[in-house]
Amino acid sequence: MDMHGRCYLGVHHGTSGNDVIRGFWGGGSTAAASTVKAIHSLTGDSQRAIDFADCSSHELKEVILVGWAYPPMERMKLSVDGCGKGNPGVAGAVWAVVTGLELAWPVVLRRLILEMDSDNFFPFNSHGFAEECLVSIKRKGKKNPLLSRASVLKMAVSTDCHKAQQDFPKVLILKPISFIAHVGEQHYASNKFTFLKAYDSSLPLHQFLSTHSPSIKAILSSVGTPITADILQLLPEVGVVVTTSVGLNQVDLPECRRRGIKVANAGSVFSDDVADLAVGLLIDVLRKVSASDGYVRKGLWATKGDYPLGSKLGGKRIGIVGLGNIGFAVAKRLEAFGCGISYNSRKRKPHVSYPFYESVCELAANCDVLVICCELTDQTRHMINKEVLSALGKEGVIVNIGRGAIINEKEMVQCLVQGEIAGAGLDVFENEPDVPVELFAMDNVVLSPHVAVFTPESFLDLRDLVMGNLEAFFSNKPLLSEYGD
Ligand SMILES: O=CC(=O)O
Repeated sequence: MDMHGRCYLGVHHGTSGNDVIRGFWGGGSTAAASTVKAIHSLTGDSQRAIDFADCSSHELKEVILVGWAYPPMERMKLSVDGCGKGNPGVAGAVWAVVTGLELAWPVVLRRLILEMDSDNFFPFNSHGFAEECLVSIKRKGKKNPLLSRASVLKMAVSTDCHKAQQDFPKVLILKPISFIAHVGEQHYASNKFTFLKAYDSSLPLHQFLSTHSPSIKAILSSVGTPITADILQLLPEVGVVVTTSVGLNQVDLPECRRRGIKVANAGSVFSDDVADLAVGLLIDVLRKVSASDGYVRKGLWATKGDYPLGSKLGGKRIGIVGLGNIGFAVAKRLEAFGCGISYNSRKRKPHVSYPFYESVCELAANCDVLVICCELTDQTRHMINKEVLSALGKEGVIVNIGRGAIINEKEMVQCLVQGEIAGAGLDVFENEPDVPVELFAMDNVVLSPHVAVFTPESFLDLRDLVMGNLEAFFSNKPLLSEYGD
């Protein structure tokens, strides 16, 4: 394997048994064995079949076959995506696909891209692929009608593989998870479990869960999908809830604890993105970015003259409510802008030098800006109320990238309407996607649709974390981001 994770397999042209000269293969011993088996089946010569170097599968990115004779092509490049660590058989699967052999063990291929330089017919057939595997054949060179019809194939796995996949323990998904759609479902595959989508079934949820409960060992959930005691009660085999969110207010944590169910969240995957947006919202409110943008676009600059000036960020006293990963990331950024930081948290952080306030009201009274970064719990629900906002004062600004219900929204709207605080930057709301209409007309309020965590980059990290957590659970290893750690 070379430094780019490319793996080369060289074979002579010809279909007889003596032509395979040497191979390097990645994918662990199962894959290597499968490769040998595949070549043996083709060539009938196990002695001379292959001399392989076994590489660690997680580094394998590409397999390049040169000079393979059947199908007759000069050069074919296979890009293998999703050979996660401990995903044996992937390379073997690729091989088996190429040779048209069936596999007798469970294989999960996430994506296989075949790029062919040859004009020759590629006798693709429908066995040898994992069910979820998307295959795209990109052909370089001249057009070949026999290839074009197979540009994207969804293929069925060999009977044995399919059966083995059906026997995998299941990870339940109750509602579609938007970030999976963003990253692409083909990136979510494992040889340790399969996903079971309740929303694809026509059965009523209760019936669906009862039917599948013996095989459901894990739940994957997102922000808008409550994992309640009622649901958990129907699923006695569940040992883990993995969420794609940082916040866990949608999960009945006490019930999970009672049942010994582990919970993993999105850890710190999103911290930087959320912190960036918090700062963005604050700058927007203070400097009136969105408001003055609207002013310019409406042509009012020319007709009405200059827009009222905004206020300086540097020197502002920032109160962080909840100094976890996200709170820290916000504090670090705002320190760099020359702001003073103080905070409120469940407990004083022993190694933190920022001033600590035991009550949010006290914090608000000593700040120009409150940034809400804490979790939504029974204790924090409506913690930011009229009293806190009045303490923040007429020049005060509030930014919320935590959860809408941490603020008493009605009281906040009232304070904004009556000019009791100066402005707000809000990414989250109490009843999403409903937003109080009064806010729409306010130039001193900046709104975003609960997107602080979402960037394509953080989705990829999240994919790795989610799959890592599930793989860890099914391998009896510690979770990567267990809540409460
Ligand atoms: O709001 C999003 C999250 O908690 O991840």
